[in-house]
Amino acid sequence: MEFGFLGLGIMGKAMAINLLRHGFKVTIWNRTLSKCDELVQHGASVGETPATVVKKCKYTIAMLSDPSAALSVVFDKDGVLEHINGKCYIDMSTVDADTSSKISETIKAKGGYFLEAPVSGSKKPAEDGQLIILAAGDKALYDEVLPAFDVLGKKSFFLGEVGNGAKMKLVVNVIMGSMMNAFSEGLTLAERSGLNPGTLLDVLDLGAISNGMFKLKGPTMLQNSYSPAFPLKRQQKDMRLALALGDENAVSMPVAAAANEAFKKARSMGLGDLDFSAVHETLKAPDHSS
Ligand SMILES: NC(=O)C1=CN([C@@H]2O[C@H](COP(=O)(O)OP(=O)(O)OC[C@H]3O[C@@H](n4cnc5c(N)ncnc54)[C@H](OP(=O)(O)O)[C@@H]3O)[C@@H](O)[C@H]2O)C=CC1
Ligand SMILES: O=CC(=O)O
Repeated sequence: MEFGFLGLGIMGKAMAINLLRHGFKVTIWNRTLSKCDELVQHGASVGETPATVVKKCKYTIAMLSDPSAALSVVFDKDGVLEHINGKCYIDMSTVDADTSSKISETIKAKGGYFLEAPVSGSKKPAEDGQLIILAAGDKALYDEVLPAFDVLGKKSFFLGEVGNGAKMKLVVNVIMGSMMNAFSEGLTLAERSGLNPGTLLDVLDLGAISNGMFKLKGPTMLQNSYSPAFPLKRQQKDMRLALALGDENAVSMPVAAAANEAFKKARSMGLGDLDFSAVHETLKAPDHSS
């Protein structure tokens, strides 16, 4: 099977390499062309534009930063739409349901096929083929691309109509962003009140609120080390989109709103390109208490 792949950031690069390792032919495109070089060494071909990739491949996957990037790659000059007639497009970026629906409707109107398939799981699960895939849209297309999803992920869900994948992903990430802030406050409180925060990690890990994120991020947060797996600016984008979903559905989300403010503060401190766990740094502002 041959796939096009648009977007070689942290996630896209790992996912495209996985496809190549498992024998898929992959034709890549990235806005910053130099990021294609490493994948060429793994056997990828390079397309000059999104349009040329779609023209060449029956199936094209996109893994792009945000709604504006997802729309630009489809609708702009030399974009996906130019050769979409009879072709299949799978957008795995995290976007809102409106963005995904707009892309879906336009692609279908031009004779193409569309599946949204955002993923849960970060850089390491992407490298290890252990993502959780949240697909929705064209069920026949979903069934056709399952061999690729089986390489990229440990489990795929088909969630029905376009928009449901985007919504599920945002719900998961708004919980994750809120949890990260609660965790960060707890680590800081432990430290400032004279406890060993490393011991707190051990205590948490043995109890009912033990989870993979605390386990993975706790030790690096205690070392003030925030090498980006999931960039903070992307987590804040997901909080923003999830809060908008809350607005639409009249769901009061005070915890998520407060967490979003903390991520915004972190961005204003210049931490947007670091891992989302760098929100921890917002609690380290000078202490003026007496
Ligand atoms: N990192 C993670 O842990 C996870 C991320 N996600 C989601 O996956 C998506 C990708 O995330 P990630 O790989 O971390 O992000 P990165 O910032 O590493 O990569 C973003 C990609 O989008 C491209 N891009 C940005 N703007 C445009 C544009 N206007 N036109 C064309 N291409 C553009 C970038 O190109 P260029 O190289 O030129 O900048 C790059 O290829 C996001 O939606 C994110 O929320 C989902 C699960 C986990
Ligand atoms: O979107 C991020 C993730 O870890 O999932």
